[in-house]
Amino acid sequence: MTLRVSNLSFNYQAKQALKDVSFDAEKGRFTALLGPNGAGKSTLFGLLTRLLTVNNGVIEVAGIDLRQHPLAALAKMGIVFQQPTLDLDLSVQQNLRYFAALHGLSGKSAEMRIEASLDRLGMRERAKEKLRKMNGGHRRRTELARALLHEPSVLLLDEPTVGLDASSRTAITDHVHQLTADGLTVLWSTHLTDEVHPDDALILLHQGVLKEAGTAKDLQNGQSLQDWFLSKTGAEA
Ligand SMILES: Nc1ncnc2c1ncn2[C@@H]1O[C@H](COP(=O)(O)OP(=O)(O)OP(=O)(O)O)[C@@H](O)[C@H]1O
Repeated sequence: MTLRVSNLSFNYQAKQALKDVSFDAEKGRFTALLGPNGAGKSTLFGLLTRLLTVNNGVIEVAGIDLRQHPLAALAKMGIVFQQPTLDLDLSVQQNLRYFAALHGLSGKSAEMRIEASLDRLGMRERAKEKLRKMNGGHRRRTELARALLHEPSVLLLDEPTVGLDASSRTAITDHVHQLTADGLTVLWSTHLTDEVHPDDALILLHQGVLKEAGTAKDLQNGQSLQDWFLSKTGAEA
C-alpha cells in the first residue's frame, strides 16, 4: 500500500472537518477523492502535505509515518496544489531547474530528470517557452512535470482542473490516468464526476465522513456516476 490513511480526524476549533477517515490508495492506481464543496477534501490535502498538523489518526506514505518522519515521507510525494505556484516570467525549464535545486538536484542528473519529466508530459519541445505565454493546460502540465521531478511514489492533486477549459481538463485527466501505468499511485481530488474513469478507485467524502469506497463502476452499479453522486450527497456534481 503506498498511501494509507487511518482514523484521521481534524477540527478547526469547533468545526469538525474530518471524522475518522480511513482509506488506502493502491500502488499504480488512480484513486479519485470525490466530494462536494465543503466535504473536507482540502483539509485532507492539507494534512497529507503537512500544511495542517494531524490532530488524530495516522498517515503513512510508502510505509513511512508522516508525523514521525515528515521529510522522508514528503520526499515520496509529488504535489499539485489547487492554486498554481509557478513563476510565470521563467521558462518551463527554468521553473523545473529551480525546483530541482530545492530538492538538492543539480548538474547532469537534474537535467536528465527534467528531460524525462518533460517527456512524460509531452512538453519537451516547449521547454524554453515562458510560462506566461502558455495556456492554462500547459501551465498545469508544467506543474505536473515539476511534481514528478524527484520521482515520487505518490502523486497528490487537489482539484487540479479548476479554471481549465474542457479540452485541457480532459487532456490533463487522461495524462494523469496514464501515469499510473508506470506504478505511480495517484490521489486526485475533485467534485467533477466526469474526471473519474470506471476502473478507478473511488472514495466519496461528504461532510467530513468517508461515505463510500470501492471501484467506481461497482459503486455506481449501472447508474451514471453523477446520479449516484447526487443520490449520496444531495449535491450537483
Ligand atoms: N480555516 C477554517 N476554519 C474553519 N472552518 C473551516 C476552515 N477551512 C475549512 N473549514 C470548514 O471545514 C469544512 C471542510 O472544508 P474543506 O475546504 O476541506 O472542503 P472541500 O471539500 O475542500 O471544499 P472545497 O471544494 O469548497 O474546497 C467546511 O465545512 C469548511 O467550511
